[in-house]
Amino acid sequence: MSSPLPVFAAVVVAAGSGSRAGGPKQWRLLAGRPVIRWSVEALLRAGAAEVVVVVPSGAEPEAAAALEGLSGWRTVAGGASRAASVRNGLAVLGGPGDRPVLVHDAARPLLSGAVIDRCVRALDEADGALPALPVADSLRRESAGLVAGAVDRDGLWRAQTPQAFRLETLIDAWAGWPAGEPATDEAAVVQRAGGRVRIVEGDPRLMKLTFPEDFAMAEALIPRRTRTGSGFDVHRWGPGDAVWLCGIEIPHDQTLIGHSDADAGLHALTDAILGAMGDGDIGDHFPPTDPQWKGASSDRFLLHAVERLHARGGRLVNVDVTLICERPKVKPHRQAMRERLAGLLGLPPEAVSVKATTTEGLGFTGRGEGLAAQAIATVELPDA
Ligand SMILES: Nc1ccn([C@@H]2O[C@H](COP(=O)(O)OP(=O)(O)OP(=O)(O)O)[C@@H](O)[C@H]2O)c(=O)n1
Ligand SMILES: C[C@](O)(CO)[C@H](O)COP(=O)(O)O
Repeated sequence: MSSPLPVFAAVVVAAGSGSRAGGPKQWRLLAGRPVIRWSVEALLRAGAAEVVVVVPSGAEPEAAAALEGLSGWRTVAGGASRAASVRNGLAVLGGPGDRPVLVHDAARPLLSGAVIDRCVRALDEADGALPALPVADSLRRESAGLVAGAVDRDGLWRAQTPQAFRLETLIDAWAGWPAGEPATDEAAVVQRAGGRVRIVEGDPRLMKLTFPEDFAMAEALIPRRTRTGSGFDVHRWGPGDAVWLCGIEIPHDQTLIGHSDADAGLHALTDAILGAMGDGDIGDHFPPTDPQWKGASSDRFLLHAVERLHARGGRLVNVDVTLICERPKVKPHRQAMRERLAGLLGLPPEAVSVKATTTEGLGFTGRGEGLAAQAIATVELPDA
């Protein structure tokens, strides 16, 4: 087992305007969580004693909303460039001069504890640490749209963050940096000041969100676990001339009795989705004693469960509903039910199954006293 990490602090720069991404990206949701929250959580989880989050001037309320519920962080206003923002962050960091400090881009949300560990430990034998990945593609120089030559990729690395240094090393290196000269990152500044910056193994998931399409790529890189939930519901038959099943109104010589529209298919499905998330059941979210749900269309129960799933960064994979009744005949309505459910759930129809069975005249469904529905939902939830 490795020794505990020394006490370290972090500066997370999030004061950019995201011009290449089409707008500020630090507050955008990635798998249900604001981009900035991913890194701050990862740093706090790894044991950071203090995290200074550098945000655009006046954006403190956005930061407070994005980081709600976390403690151990504070904000400072950023500057006109990334370098200026880093320096503003360092200026408010406390602690002894030899304290390890990680400087990290909020735009690299998928930060693992393993990378943090490697960066901090590298300071045992270097003045700085830079996580990086070797360049895998061959490189070309271009001129006027034509290949002008090949560039030897040997010894070339793709630099990432967090970059680690001791506080005084970083402050001294910045102090010696020529005023007005643009700085790529802290590794460049410390190296120019004569420091030895160790390359440590980076992580492909630490990609920087730079362009709009990067968000979909980052979503795809998030590890997810698959969960399954089941739901079951029964409603009693009573006088009426139509019945709601799986979001479709079917003319019938009876109706299902319930506090809401009594759509047992949607109720079972709502419970299956809540069950897959471990998020209680439909009665917890919509108590039958609450008059506001009297006669309610059950679409909203289902949509509520789906919204809760999305808020956790989860996504539906497929659903399967079985209706158990002697009448009405479900088969003529199955395709319409699948399409309706697919529309409500945002799934392709092939990921939605609706089935029906009788109980051969047996039991309460067989005697025509009530209709039962059962459902299964499979979801994927972010691992971290
Ligand atoms: N004045 C700035 C500029 C950038 N950053 C931060 O530096 C990181 C890397 O910068 P980049 O990806 O270039 O972000 P933006 O500056 O927001 O994007 P763009 O260059 O497309 O405008 C981001 O976390 C960004 O918020 C910062 O804190 N202050
Ligand atoms: C610091 C950095 O993330 C290292 O790769 C990068 O240089 C910052 O982003 P930019 O796109 O170069 O502004």
